Amino acid sequence: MSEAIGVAGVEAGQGSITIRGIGKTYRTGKTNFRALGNIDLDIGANEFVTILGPSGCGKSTLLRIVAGLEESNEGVINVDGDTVVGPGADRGMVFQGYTLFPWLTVRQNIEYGPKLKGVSILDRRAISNRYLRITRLESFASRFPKQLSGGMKQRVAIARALANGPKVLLMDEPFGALDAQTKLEMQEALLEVWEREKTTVLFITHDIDEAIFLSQRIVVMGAGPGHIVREFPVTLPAERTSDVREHPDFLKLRREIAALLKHKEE
Ligand SMILES: Nc1ncnc2c1ncn2[C@@H]1O[C@H](COP(=O)(O)OP(=O)(O)OP(=O)(O)O)[C@@H](O)[C@H]1O
Repeated sequence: MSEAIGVAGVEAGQGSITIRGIGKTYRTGKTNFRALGNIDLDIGANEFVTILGPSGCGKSTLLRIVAGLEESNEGVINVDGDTVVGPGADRGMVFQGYTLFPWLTVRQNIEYGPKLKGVSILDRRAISNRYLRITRLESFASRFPKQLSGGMKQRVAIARALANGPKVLLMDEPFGALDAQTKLEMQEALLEVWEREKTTVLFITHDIDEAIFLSQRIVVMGAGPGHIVREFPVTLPAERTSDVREHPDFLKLRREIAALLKHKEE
């Protein structure tokens, strides 16, 4: 099997997202609340883009609309030219809360999606082996979620999302509940996975350092209604080890983004 093609068939060069004129108004009783207004964003195939912004500016709403879990009132989203009309196997989600099935082992959790799709036992085993290896969970395959640490559970959640062969990984503060050290380890693990799997990643976080360390591009949103304020390309070396956190460009970008967010929250 080619390294560029995953077990589930994701090819490099797939997973571009086009967001055009997206608006979302929530109706609660007799009042309307405009959460998002006229969002335009293009994300290239295999790109890693992070959204930062103050609490309540609509980051999760936008991600859920891309996932097809929520409908927009205006605009359209395409993934590789196909209009998003609901959830689909081309888009995998990883949330902050652990959404594993507690009654299934780690391996069974990873194989769950392929099993639903009717993938044979043999192929399912190949898929789970691959993602257990990539997420370094091989020795935990027979454990149940309650026997795992928070970081391990999130690794399983990532492995489970990847096992469906998504072109796009949508991640909503996936490491938000982890301790500082585990969070750093997970960030490095995610970059390794991203480099191997060639998926497009759209990631949400409140953590500026996490955004800079992971991304090729950072999109800052503001509220009232949710809109894009500014984009920052991250011009750090592609090989990111923890040393990159001391890089002058890293520190400069952190200062710029922090100043912008502070201004937005005032
Ligand atoms: N189902 C809903 N009904 C009504 N209002 C909602 C609903 N979901 C979200 N909102 C509102 O839409 C706005 C955007 O919410 P969203 O969760 O997308 O923000 P966020 O930027 O992800 O916030 P946080 O960083 O705190 O997670 C908020 O004001 C929120 O209260």
